[in-house]
Amino acid sequence: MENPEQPKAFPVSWDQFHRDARALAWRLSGQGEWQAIVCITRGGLVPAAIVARELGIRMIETVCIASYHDYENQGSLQVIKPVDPKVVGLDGGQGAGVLVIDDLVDTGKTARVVREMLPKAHFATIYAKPMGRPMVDTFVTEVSQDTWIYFPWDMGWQFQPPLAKTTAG
Ligand SMILES: O=P(O)(O)OC[C@H]1O[C@H](OP(=O)(O)OP(=O)(O)O)[C@H](O)[C@@H]1O
Ligand SMILES: Nc1nc2[nH]cnc2c(=O)[nH]1
Ligand SMILES: [Mg+2]
Repeated sequence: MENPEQPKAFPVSWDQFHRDARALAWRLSGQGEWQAIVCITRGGLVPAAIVARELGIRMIETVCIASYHDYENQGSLQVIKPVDPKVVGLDGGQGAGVLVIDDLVDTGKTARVVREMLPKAHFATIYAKPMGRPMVDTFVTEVSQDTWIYFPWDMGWQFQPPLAKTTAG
């Protein structure tokens, strides 16, 4: 599907995603003593599993949010499940003991809504686009705003015709 506002494609393989998620864990290690991870579903589930394994965090909570109902077009943001108040209250409250994980930040709208729920939490994503970048504390790779990131769980194997066939007149 072509979207004129997102002309650049950034496909990510499982190997690359795992490496990038481990790189995020490296950047986070030593930055805090978090008691829980809150992952923003669904995209935050996979990186949260990898970061939790690396940092030895076993308390995993979700905040369930949907905003891109129609593939690349953002619609109204729906909070399907808020954060458990017990997790918000860890370490003195307001999310102080919490590490929030998502796959990416794009416009920053999703992260802004979660920041309102957990103002003292540390926000981390694997990828960041310039508009959303100020909303995250730690990320690994920045891509341009007009790039669409394709995650491995959204893709499948497909035959690629040889270049000679596609360029032949
Ligand atoms: O910075 P924003 O412009 O708000 O966009 C970023 C959010 O969009 C995607 O989630 P999506 O709503 O598509 O749901 P999903 O995680 O279930 O795929 C992505 O996983 C982020 O959570
Ligand atoms: N898969 C995917 N989901 C998004 N949600 C907001 N931006 C993106 C993106 O670049 N890729
Ligand atoms: Mg998401």
